[in-house]
This record gives sequence, C-alpha cells and structure tokens, in this order.
Amino acid sequence: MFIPTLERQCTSEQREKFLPLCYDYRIIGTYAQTELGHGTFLRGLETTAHYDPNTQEFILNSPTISSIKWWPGALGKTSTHAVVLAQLYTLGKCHGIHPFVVQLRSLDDHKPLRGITVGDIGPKMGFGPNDNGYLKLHKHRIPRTNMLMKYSQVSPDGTYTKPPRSTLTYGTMTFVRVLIVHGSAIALAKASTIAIRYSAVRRQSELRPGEPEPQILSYPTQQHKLFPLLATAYAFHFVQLAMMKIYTDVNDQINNSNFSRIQELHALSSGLKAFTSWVTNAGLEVCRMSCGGHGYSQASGFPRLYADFTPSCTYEGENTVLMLQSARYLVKCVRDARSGKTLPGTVSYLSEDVSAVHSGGSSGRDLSNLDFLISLYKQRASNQVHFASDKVDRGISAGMDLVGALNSASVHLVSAAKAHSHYFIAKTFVESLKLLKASSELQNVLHQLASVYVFEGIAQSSGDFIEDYILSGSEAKTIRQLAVDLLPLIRVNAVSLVDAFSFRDEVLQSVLGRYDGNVYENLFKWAQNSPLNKTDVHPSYHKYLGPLLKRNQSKL
Ligand SMILES: CC/C=C\C/C=C\C/C=C\C/C=C\C/C=C\C/C=C\CCCCC(=O)SCCNC(=O)CCNC(=O)[C@H](O)C(C)(C)COP(=O)(O)OP(=O)(O)OC[C@H]1O[C@@H](n2cnc3c(N)ncnc32)[C@H](O)[C@@H]1OP(=O)(O)O
Ligand SMILES: Cc1cc2nc3c(=O)[nH]c(=O)nc-3n(C[C@H](O)[C@H](O)[C@H](O)COP(=O)(O)OP(=O)(O)OC[C@H]3O[C@@H](n4cnc5c(N)ncnc54)[C@H](O)[C@@H]3O)c2cc1C
Repeated sequence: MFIPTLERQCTSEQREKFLPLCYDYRIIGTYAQTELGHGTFLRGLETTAHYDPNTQEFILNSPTISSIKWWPGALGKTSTHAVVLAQLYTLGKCHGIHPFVVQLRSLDDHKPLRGITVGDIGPKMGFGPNDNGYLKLHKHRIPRTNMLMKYSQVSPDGTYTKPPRSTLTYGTMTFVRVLIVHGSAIALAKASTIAIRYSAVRRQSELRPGEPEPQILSYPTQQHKLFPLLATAYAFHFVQLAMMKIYTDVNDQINNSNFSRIQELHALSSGLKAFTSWVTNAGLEVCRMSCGGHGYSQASGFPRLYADFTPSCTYEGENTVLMLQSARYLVKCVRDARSGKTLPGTVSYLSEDVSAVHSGGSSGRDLSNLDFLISLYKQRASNQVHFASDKVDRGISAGMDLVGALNSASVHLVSAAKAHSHYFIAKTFVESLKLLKASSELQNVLHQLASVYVFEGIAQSSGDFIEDYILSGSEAKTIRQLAVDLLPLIRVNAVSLVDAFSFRDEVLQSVLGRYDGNVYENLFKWAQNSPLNKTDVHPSYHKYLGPLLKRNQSKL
C-alpha cells in the first residue's frame, strides 16, 4: 500500500524523489492509517501534523494512547518509512486527514529515529511472518515536502490549498479493495483445488456390502458442498477482471481530473470486496470440513489459508461498513432516478421498472434459462434497494435526520448492498462466458458452472425471491433441484476444473491437494518432520510423565 499511495498521491517532484528508492528496495514502507482507537472512522483519527512555518516542517504527534498507530503491516520491525495519515493543522486550522511520508528507522543501523517508538503488536490469528506493528510519534519533525501534495498543498508560509475532492486521499484503499476481490478468487480457487483433489483420492464407507469404498467426491452431498464453491471461484475470477477494468477506467478519468464516477467506483469496490471476502471466508471452512480430520491438519494447508484470508473481511474496510457505504450510494441513486437523472452503468437498472409479475404456480417460465434468471437477480436487487431506500425516506418523514434514518435502516441497507453485489457478480459471470472464445466443449462445461452458481445463488437466498413474489415457492423448489441435477455432470470435469487453476504444489502448500494425489505416503512423511518426533521419548517424559507413572505404579 506504501508504493500505490506514493504513485497516486505524490507530485511529480515527490515521485522522482521517493519512488526510485522504493523500486530499488533502498527503502521499505508501510501504510500507517489505523490507530488503537480508530480503524473505520477515519475522520476520528487522532495523529496530528502541525505545520511550523518558521522551519517549514510538520511536527507529528500521537497525542493520546488511542492515537498510537496500530496494525500496519511490516511496521513493527521491517519498514524504514511509512505513509502516515494524520490530521493536518496549519495556521491554527485543522484541514482533516492527509498523507505524510515519515522515515521511521535509520538507513545505517535500522534503529528507530528520535521521536519514533515502533514495535510489533504481538501474535495474531494468522499472518505470523508479518510484523504488524505500532507507531508512537513524539514531536517528530519532517520536511514540508514530505506531505504528499498531488491533490492538496501547504505552501512555505503555511497557506493550505484544498483538494478537488477530499476523498481522493482514500484512493489507495479503493485500489486494495479491488485487489482483495482478486484475492478472494485466488483463495477460493486454492481451497476448491485442495478439497476436490482430496475428495477424488479419499475413499470412505461401504455403500453396499462387498462393494469397494467410493471416492467421497461421488457422494451428492460432497458435490453439493464443493461444486457451487468451485463455480463461485470461477465467478469471482471473471468479476475481478471486470472490477479491475472499471477501476482502471475510472482511475484514468481521475488522473484527468474527471471525478464523475468516483462514487460509483467506491460503491462497487466496497460491495464486491465485502461480498467476495465474506463468501470466500465461509467457503474456506466448508472446503476444510469436507476433508474430514485431515482437513484440520496443518498439512492440509487449510488452517493457514483460512487464518491468512479471514482478515480480508476486516481490513481495507470492515465488511459491514463497506456494505453500508455501497448502500448509501444506492439510496442516492434511487433518489436521482426518481428525480429523472440518468444513472451510471452499474446502477442503471435502479431506474428501470422491474416490478415483479407474480409467477403463481406453474408459470411456464424457463427456469433453467440463465438470462431469465439474471433478470430475477436484477428484480431482487432493485426491490431490496428500493425497499431500503423507502425505509430511509419513511425515517426522515418520521422526523429523523438523514444520518439517523440511514442508521435506523442499516440492516436493510446491508441486505440491499449484498443483493446489488450478487446481481453484479451473477450477471458478470454469465456475460463473461458469452464473450469467451472457447471450444463448444469448454463453453458447455463453463455453462454448467455458471448455471450451478446462478441456481444455487437463488436456492440459498430463496426467501428474498419468494417474499417479493419474484418466484413462487414451487419455482424456487424447481431451481433448487436444477442445481442438484447438475452436480453429477460437473463431477465429470471437477478435477480438471481445479487443475485448470494451475497452482504449483509449492504454492498450494497442501499435502491433501498434491497434484500427484499421493496423499497418505506424504502425510506420513510430513508427520515424521513434526518437532515432537525428534526423539522417540520426548524430554518432557523424564520431567513429568515418568515420575508420575512410577509414583503411581509403586502404589499398585
Ligand atoms: C500491489 C499488488 C499487486 C498485484 C496483486 C495481484 C493480485 C492480487 C491477488 C491477491 C492479493 C491478495 C489480497 C489483496 C491484496 C492486499 C491485501 C493485503 C493486505 C491489506 C492490508 C490492509 C491494510 C488496511 O487495512 S489499510 C486501512 C484500511 N482502512 C479502511 O479501509 C478504513 C475504512 N473506513 C472508511 O473508509 C470510512 O468509514 C469511510 C471513509 C468510508 C467513511 O468515512 P466517514 O465517516 O468520513 O463518512 P462518510 O460520510 O460515510 O463518507 C464521506 C464521503 O466520502 C465518500 N467516500 C468514502 N470513502 C471513499 C473512497 N474510498 N472513495 C471515494 N469516496 C469515498 C463517501 O461515499 C461519502 O461520500 P458522500 O458523497 O458524502 O456520500
Ligand atoms: C491483518 C490485518 C492487517 C491490517 N493492516 C493494516 C495496514 O497495513 N494499515 C492500516 O492502516 N490498517 C491495517 N489494518 C487495520 C484495519 O484496516 C482495521 O482493523 C479495519 O479498518 C477495521 O477497523 P477497526 O479495527 O477499527 O474495526 P471497527 O470499525 O471497530 O469494527 C468493529 C465492529 O464495529 C462495527 N462498526 C464500525 N463502524 C460502524 C458503523 N458506522 N456502522 C455499523 N457498524 C459499524 C463493524 O461493522 C464491526 O462489526 C489491518 C488489520 C488486520 C486485521
């Protein structure tokens, strides 16, 4: 995050000064924004940067215990520099959060500089090798030119020039949220690879006396656990491509001072980061548990994969907060649509009349047609967004202010943002396959994946579709069955579909997911390397177990 921030927030002179040092690994930096007391509420950050016109320096301080920077990756022991987000004060006025480059450690002996107290925050659930750290600043001075001044400036006499948009400071977070969508796709693809390969190797139970034990991948319940997740990994792959394209386009516009789509990008990246990381987080556990006891072994790769992925739901914007950010924009779009304004691409459906036609019993509608089903996802999203928006309006009519009305409707706002993200993902998956140049055989296999993703997505949220009369109960049941009927067809290509992710064994780090499927021999070999097996009799025997046993044996 250090380098992307410099690339996005530096003037050209600052780029020339800082970026070569980063690219050549002459300095190593981190992004120090979160504090002990604040991670989400950025306007509440307490670190201060007071401008001293006499020396043309900023004086940085951590004025309270809660203002100590806390969590930044590699801050504890590795980074020589940091981008520090601090409240800017100049000529007696506070101008809000701004980014400053701060050197933390000497480039000669790596010792912390004067006014800098840094250290590691201690063991975490995962990311063991990463020294997430703390930073306490005490009257630490930096040159005026260390404030990143692409968008806002402080002149030598202390005069402040404000940015065209205050939220341009938040650009790096948007970029990383887009990466996290990619990270979700990768993590779910890894977990699917491990679970499906192992399920092809593992044989268990005797269905009928005398018959060989079947591969557990042959059980419909195992397929129902894993194949929708496999399809989701493919869906997220195409979504991250689409998300990155939108990000790149909007970022190019921003670089040309066109800020018209910055809100749409913030809303979409926030919703997709939250949606994909939540779904992946839950999916990793389903994959682990589908591997039985061996899934719980470190040898499986799942414990580390989960422990390292799960903070994706928290960092770079806690998921609930980001869903609320997305929903806040959607509510604004409903208002704009109602006042006749044209809405941008990813939200234009909110101005369409997608009112559901009650399907009744036998609707005769083609429930296996993906384009038709995507229109139902659209209906669901539109209904949820309009419902939440109306709830906000009712709150205001009841005398609440906008903040109060948004807060009171927040549970429904999160549901609306989830439905919006889900519609975007399902639509993008189906549309991406139409554009894919692939053999008819491959198209057929990918269509099966898109179908099971779309069917299962409705099955798992059928309440939304039934409550709004988008589907009847019997139609929902039919779609649920369509998903189950696809499973044996996907079974045929399941191992090939995970092999297609092409994870090398060294990257997958899983004995269960080995490409050669030679699991048992390698599990036994892996166990031999356990530290506890260095000696046949563990030293602790002589200190504890031996004396205990001998003492009790003498009583026999
Ligand atoms: C470099 C790698 C290259 C290649 C990698 C290749 C492939 C990737 C594959 C795998 C990678 C794996 C993983 C992903 C990669 C990296 C992940 C690893 C590590 C990540 C470490 C995490 C680091 C951090 O956590 S940094 C700290 C993150 N902190 C946050 O996100 C804070 C969250 N909180 C907020 O953002 C705030 O709540 C808020 C700013 C959203 C709201 O603040 P506030 O209370 O002020 O109020 P509002 O009134 O709601 O908002 C004010 C208005 O501002 C608008 N807004 C807010 N944010 C933005 C934004 N970002 N952009 C645009 N606009 C924004 C908001 O909409 C309001 O506008 P309005 O018009 O007034 O409504
Ligand atoms: C592994 C890891 C790496 C990290 N790396 C970095 C880094 O490199 N740099 C950095 O600056 N930070 C980093 N962070 C910090 C991270 O960005 C914050 O933890 C994150 O932004 C969440 O903020 P918080 O911890 O204050 O959670 P909080 O906001 O306190 O969240 C706690 C709960 O409060 C709820 N909540 C908060 N606000 C609202 C609201 N307005 N409405 C409804 N509910 C709300 C949340 O939904 C959540 O359930 C990292 C964190 C982790 C775990």
